[in-house]
Amino acid sequence: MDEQGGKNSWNRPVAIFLAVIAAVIIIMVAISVVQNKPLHQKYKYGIVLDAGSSHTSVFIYEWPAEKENNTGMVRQKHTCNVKGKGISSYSANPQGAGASLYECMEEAKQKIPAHRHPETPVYLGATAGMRLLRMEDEKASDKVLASVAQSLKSYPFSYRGARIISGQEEGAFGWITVNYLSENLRKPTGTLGALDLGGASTQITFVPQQNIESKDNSIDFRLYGNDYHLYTHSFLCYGKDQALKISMSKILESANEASKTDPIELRDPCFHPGYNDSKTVSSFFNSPCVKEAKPANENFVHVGLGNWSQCQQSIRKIFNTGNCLYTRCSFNGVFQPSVYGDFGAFSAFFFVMDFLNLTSGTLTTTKKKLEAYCSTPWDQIVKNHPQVYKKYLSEYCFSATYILTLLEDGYNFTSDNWKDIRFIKKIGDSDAGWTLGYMLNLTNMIPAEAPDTPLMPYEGYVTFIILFLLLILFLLVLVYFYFHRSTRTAQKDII
Ligand SMILES: Nc1ncnc2c1ncn2[C@@H]1O[C@H](COP(=O)(O)OP(=O)(O)O)[C@@H](O)[C@H]1O
Ligand SMILES: [Ca+2]
Repeated sequence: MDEQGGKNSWNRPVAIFLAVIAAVIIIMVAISVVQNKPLHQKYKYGIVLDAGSSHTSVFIYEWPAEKENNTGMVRQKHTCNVKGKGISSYSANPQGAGASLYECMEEAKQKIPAHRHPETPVYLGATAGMRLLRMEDEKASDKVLASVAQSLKSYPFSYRGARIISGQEEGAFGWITVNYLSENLRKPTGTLGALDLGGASTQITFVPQQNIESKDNSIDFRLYGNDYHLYTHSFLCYGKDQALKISMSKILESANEASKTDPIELRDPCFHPGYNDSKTVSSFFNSPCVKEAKPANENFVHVGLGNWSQCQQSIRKIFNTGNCLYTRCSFNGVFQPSVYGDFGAFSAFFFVMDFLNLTSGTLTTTKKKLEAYCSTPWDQIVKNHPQVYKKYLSEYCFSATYILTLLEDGYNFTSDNWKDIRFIKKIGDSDAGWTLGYMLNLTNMIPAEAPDTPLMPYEGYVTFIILFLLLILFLLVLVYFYFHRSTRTAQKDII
């Protein structure tokens, strides 16, 4: 009896004690696991309106509420294209600019949960179309901006301003967008240059290997603890719509001098053979980018010739490659270091090259294909693409020739580094463009210094806790057997 009693008096309290410790640990761990579980993912939202020269797009971004400062966390939730032309086309009717945003802003109200509306920032940035309007008529551009501002303030979001962004901002924020989305910013690996082609301006931005000789072209950022020294330039009037106007006005001027016919015939190598359309002179001489004297005749006939090499010759005339006061220039006396690294070419660079299936291939094969496309008769082109908007369709030969000339003769890309240009529309779910970078900057979502090591994700945390629990149980079992054995040994010794 004594022996039994001796064994029990050792084992039972130890077992009860260990059981209580195990129970307490399990309860504590269970509470901690439940408490740390993200209840249900909370999102925050931001809205940016890209008021471009040809049209306005509304971008809605979303990101997990607790992870604002991590790279790659913000994604595009929705886009809406505002009906009609860009806001600069409302110069004679400024109220129309604000009213045009109605449908897309109503859509934004539906897409973003109502309880988030008051804290959702909304920004409008206007680009080259408004820069040109401001040059021509500052009062009119102020009225258009006031009209869109008034419209945006009438929505339940947090209005943060409507302004014309500078060419440098447009270039730099495009660069931030593509590098944020490619998750290049927190790694020591290289960055992606950004090439943006709009209707009224075009931007080139990259980290050069050479010194930046003009301070207007240099922008510095400190992002996630890394310093970036960027080269950027925006060419106003070198978007594809303004470039077409300049090119046509030059041909028209010489046609006008030579021709005795009325209306004048504008024989254009950049349009397809068989293309023949009556146009008005005012529709081309209506921009501060066009410097040629306006012909007296109001009407002209636009006749296509479909000759790619002549087209390139006529486009070259709009790039002035003399007069460089630096060690190297792109064109019009603008400093540019040699292009370096990979580039993402987006917006109209993508639309045009994608339409023509020219997004891959060498520079030589690209030129060959384009030559064949430009010489295809217009009726054949229309037959092949019955769905495509005729204005775009008629201009693809010009636009692609312009793109090749800008990249090769303007920016000095060569057949060797042509492959470094990637024509892209999106990275992941989000469009490449300046809007995301603009919002990340204004909401301070890219910190200058790298955030502390991110918290362990919930799944990792649960695994860690389970392993910890197993270890504790294993130790308890060991302790139990240790006492069990020592009690038995003690009993044997007594016997
Ligand atoms: N599907 C398409 N095919 C060809 N061009 C397009 C297409 N969609 C948009 N574009 C062109 O892309 C350009 C966009 O420029 P935009 O952003 O409005 O001007 P900017 O950036 O100069 O202010 C315009 O020239 C427009 O015509
Ligand atoms: Ca644009």
